[in-house]
Amino acid sequence: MLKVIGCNNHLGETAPGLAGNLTRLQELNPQLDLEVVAETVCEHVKNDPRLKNFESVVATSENLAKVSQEKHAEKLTPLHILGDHAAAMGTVAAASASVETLGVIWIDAHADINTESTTPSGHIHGMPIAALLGITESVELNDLHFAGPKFKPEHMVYIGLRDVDPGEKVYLEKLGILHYYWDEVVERGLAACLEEIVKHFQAVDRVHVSLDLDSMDPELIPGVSVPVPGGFTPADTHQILRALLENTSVCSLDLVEYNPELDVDDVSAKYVLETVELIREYYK
Ligand SMILES: NC(=[NH2+])NCCC[C@H](N)C(=O)O
Repeated sequence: MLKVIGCNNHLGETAPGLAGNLTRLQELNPQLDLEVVAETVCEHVKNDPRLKNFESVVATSENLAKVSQEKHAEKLTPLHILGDHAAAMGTVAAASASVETLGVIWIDAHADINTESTTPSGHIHGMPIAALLGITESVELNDLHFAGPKFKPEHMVYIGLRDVDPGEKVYLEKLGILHYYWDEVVERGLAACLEEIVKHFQAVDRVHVSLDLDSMDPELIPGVSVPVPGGFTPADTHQILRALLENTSVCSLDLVEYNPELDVDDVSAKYVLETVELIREYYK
């Protein structure tokens, strides 16, 4: 069975609209059955401009990891509706703690693998993969929820990349992470790329799927804080989800970065709600 967990976290990015995500989704669908993990707001004493709102982001991610791991223990599949992508540090850590060998797919315009030395913004939502792989300078980030890396670089795939920072490109190459830029997917065809990805995941037991709404074209899905021109259509991302749900063993999912303040006629909200139902069909 699927269990939907919601978090209104925004301090990994500081775009205020993100914090209204769950409120708007519940207004549009009062039947949406959510377990809410509210964002923790702490006093910020570290004040490192390379790791903005550090204490709050770590505390929120830790809380999410605990709640998410309880669901794994109850043999439920957690689907996390999150604000900014930093909170996936918690959800992926929980999945990692609950399975033998974890694979991760990051459906996103961004690689989110910046570290303190490469971040252009100091926003931790641009760093969760670096934290999960244990390559940041911060022990708290690398050892969030439990000590050590949460999965191996060779067990990860990116699809949809359109905006990767120079320092991130170096990490992708150095770590040998399989990645598909959006243009490449267009050129080769989504189905062919998905076939390769499914094969790639034969090496793992279970898969965590993290879907950032900014993987899609902002002209179609405008409710995102870091829009990048181009990108998937909503039908494309649904095709990706179906391929994974049908051909790999998905144990956990995230839908992230929906920002109601930037949405137009609730199209992005409706996408989130429809996607929850699409996923739910597979766990009846
Ligand atoms: N999950 C996201 N929307 N990430 C955007 C990251 C943008 C940029 N690469 C940064 O590090 O700040």
